[in-house]
Amino acid sequence: MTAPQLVVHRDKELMALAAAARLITRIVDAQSARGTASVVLTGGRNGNALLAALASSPARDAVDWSRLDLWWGDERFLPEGDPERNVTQARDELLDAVPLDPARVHAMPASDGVDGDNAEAAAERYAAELAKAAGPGDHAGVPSFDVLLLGVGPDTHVASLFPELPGVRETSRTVVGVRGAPKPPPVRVSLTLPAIRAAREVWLLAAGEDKAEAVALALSGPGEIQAPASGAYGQQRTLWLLDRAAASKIPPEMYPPSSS
Ligand SMILES: O=C1O[C@H](COP(=O)(O)O)[C@@H](O)[C@H](O)[C@H]1O
Repeated sequence: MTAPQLVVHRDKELMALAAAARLITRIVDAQSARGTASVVLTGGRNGNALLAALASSPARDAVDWSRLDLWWGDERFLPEGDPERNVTQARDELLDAVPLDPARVHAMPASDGVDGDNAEAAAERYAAELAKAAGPGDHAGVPSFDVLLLGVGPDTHVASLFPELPGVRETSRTVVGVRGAPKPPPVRVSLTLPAIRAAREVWLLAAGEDKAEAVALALSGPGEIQAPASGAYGQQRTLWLLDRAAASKIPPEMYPPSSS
């Protein structure tokens, strides 16, 4: 477990730009060291803002997009191409504009795919794909992702792990089907905390006043069942990327000494 490290930016626009710059550097470093890089994307407002900032950055050309594996932390279990699917939004914001290798874009299954509307079977299928990509040195049956991005919901959910629902209690499977999610749509597919914790770096994104309570709660350590975000950490680093509004309710002793 790595302790949370907090970075607070002036506002959500600056936060997205700085996070995009940070992600480009991290991908370039990983590709220099190992030839490839792997990133787990998140849906939601902050995840999409980061992708949009990345798309408009001239530094995006420093990334070798053909040697980047993309995975998803969760998906809204809807038909292929549905505008509410996280992958559809990611394609609109960035993926369609960069030369990715389609074989390395590991979207989660859609509800009109081979498993039909069986979210549990879709979760198993994605878990098998992750297991196949995992190397001998990887833990938990998933690759050691270089960066795993998570948006933090106003109720402290991350990926599609919601407070008190069964998904957040999962200790062995890497991917689960989620039913009864309080945020629409109710049926989803999500990585579990054990899969999230296999990542080298976990970056949690939260911006805006509506996230302030959630951020303060998750960082005050109530436990992952009540606050799933508090159970998300990386092997080497756990980074909370915030704007001032989202950081406004964290305990003063946790506030970083400087912010931009
Ligand atoms: O539904 C979802 O919501 C969360 C948080 O989204 P936000 O708009 O409140 O930032 C997101 O992280 C997740 O991927 C998505 O499926």
